[in-house]
Parts: sequence; C-alpha cells; structure tokens
Amino acid sequence: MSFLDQLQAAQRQNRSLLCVGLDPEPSRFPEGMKGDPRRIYDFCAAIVEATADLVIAFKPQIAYFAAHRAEDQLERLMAHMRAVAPQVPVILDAKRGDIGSTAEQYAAEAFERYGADAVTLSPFMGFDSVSPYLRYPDKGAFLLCRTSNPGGDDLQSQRLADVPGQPLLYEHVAALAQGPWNLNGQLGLVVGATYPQEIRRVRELAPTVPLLIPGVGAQGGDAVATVRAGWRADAPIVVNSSRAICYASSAADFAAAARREAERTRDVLEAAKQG
Ligand SMILES: O=c1ccn([C@@H]2O[C@H](COP(=O)(O)O)[C@@H](O)[C@H]2O)c(=O)[nH]1
Repeated sequence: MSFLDQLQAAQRQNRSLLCVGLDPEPSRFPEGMKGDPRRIYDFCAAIVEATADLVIAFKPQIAYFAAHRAEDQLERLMAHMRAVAPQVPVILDAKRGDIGSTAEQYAAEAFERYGADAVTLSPFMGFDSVSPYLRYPDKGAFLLCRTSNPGGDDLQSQRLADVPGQPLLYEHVAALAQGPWNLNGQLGLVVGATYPQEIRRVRELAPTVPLLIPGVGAQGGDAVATVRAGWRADAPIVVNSSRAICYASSAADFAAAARREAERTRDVLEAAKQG
C-alpha cells in the first residue's frame, strides 16, 4: 500500500487528522521514571497504547532518542507501534538532507533499520539529496517547506529572482513537490500551523500532496484555521501535537491525560472540517 493510501486509511478508520508526536524528554517524565533515559521506551509505548485509536499518524522525533543514546529504544518502539497499531503510519522526524551517497544511508536507516513509513527531509541540497528516499516505493517523504518557527522566514520567505514568477522559496518548494520532484506521488510538505496563510498558499500550489502540520498545542498554532486552510477531502493533512499531549500530566496518570488531550484535539480538528 502506498504511504498516501496508508494515511487515507488511517484517517478514515480513526476519523482523525491528529498526529501524536513522540518527543520523550526524561526530565519531564512522571515520578518513578523522571530523569531516567532507560524509561524512554516505556513512556512512549504508554502514550502510543493510549492514543492509537485517535490518530492518523505517530511522529517520533529522532533527536529525542539519539540525545539519550536511546536508538535501541526507538527501534523497539517502532516495532511496538507496528504491533499495537498496524493501521497507523509512522513518520520519522529526522529532517535529513545530504549528498546522494549519504542520503542512501539515511534512507536505509529510516526505512530499513527503523521501519518508518515516511521521513522528514530538508530540500535545501536539491533533488539528488531527496531521490534516494523515493527508491522505496511504498514510503513517503515530507519536505520542509514553511516551518513552524519564526526563523523560518529568514530563508523560506526570500524571493527567488531567477525563477519564473519570482516565487518565495517556500512557494518554489511547494511547486517542486507537487510537480517535477514528485515522481511517484511519494512527497508531502511540512508547513507550520503557526502560519495558516502560508498553509493556504501552499495548498494553492500543491493541492494534492499530504501536508504535515506541526505547531498546534505547545507552539500555539490555531487548529481551526489550520484545517480551514489546508484540509481537502482528497489530500490528507497530518496535524502534529507533541508536548501538549505527551506532557498533559506530569503525574502517574500521564497516559490517560495524553488520551484526553489527544481526543480533545482530534475533535477540534474534526469539527473544523465541517466549518
Ligand atoms: O516546522 C516544524 C517542523 C517540525 N517540527 C517538529 O514537530 C514537533 C512539534 O512539537 P510540539 O511540542 O507540538 O511543539 C517537534 O518534534 C518539532 O521538532 C516543528 O515543530 N516545526
């Protein structure tokens, strides 16, 4: 099944546009786990089990594992997600970008070592840095386009004088992902929920690619404006919230609290589709 089909199936089955982000930070774990990087798997597995029927995707951010030498726990977690939530695609947030030969290794890491269904990539080094990922026909790749952070403007909103129509850089990335770079329909785009106008513009330029939209929850992005700007019945949006869900409670009930916050966010996103 293609990555796009997987997303659409999960969206239908769980009636959800919500992606739960897994950003495990041991200093924020509840008592009994707090400060212990060996409990990263346990913490994330509990969140996954509590939310698996509420999400369109999960998104582990690799830095939160690597920083604690917890790549082995990420491998176990990926296998666990596959076992308990086989219907939910997993997007490995790695933001890789390198020359082709190195990109081949990063692609093998994401898709063969970790078994991810999709990965996030920086498009900055050009198509030959993206194409190794496209050799895995059932996998997806989300290109950073208009990121959720204020500094995204520093480069992404610069005008490209030498490109016909003089688009902004993020507009050019959107057009490439919709058109010439999207050889087999595997590409998606990352656009921040903190910039709904830019989501709308990306949707004009890239009407059929899936959008990964981080920035609701801890970053304060507007969930309703996000859905209104980006959602289309035939092109999934994947709206990520990490800290607001993972750390909804710092007590022993953290997984139940994560479920409540995930359900609340899922319902807000679903209601916005009708508005
Ligand atoms: O533009 C981007 C791209 C990626 N991210 C990642 O998403 C989550 C957001 O976490 P929250 O706790 O919901 O703020 C995190 O893993 C980022 O690395 C992003 O925020 N913006």
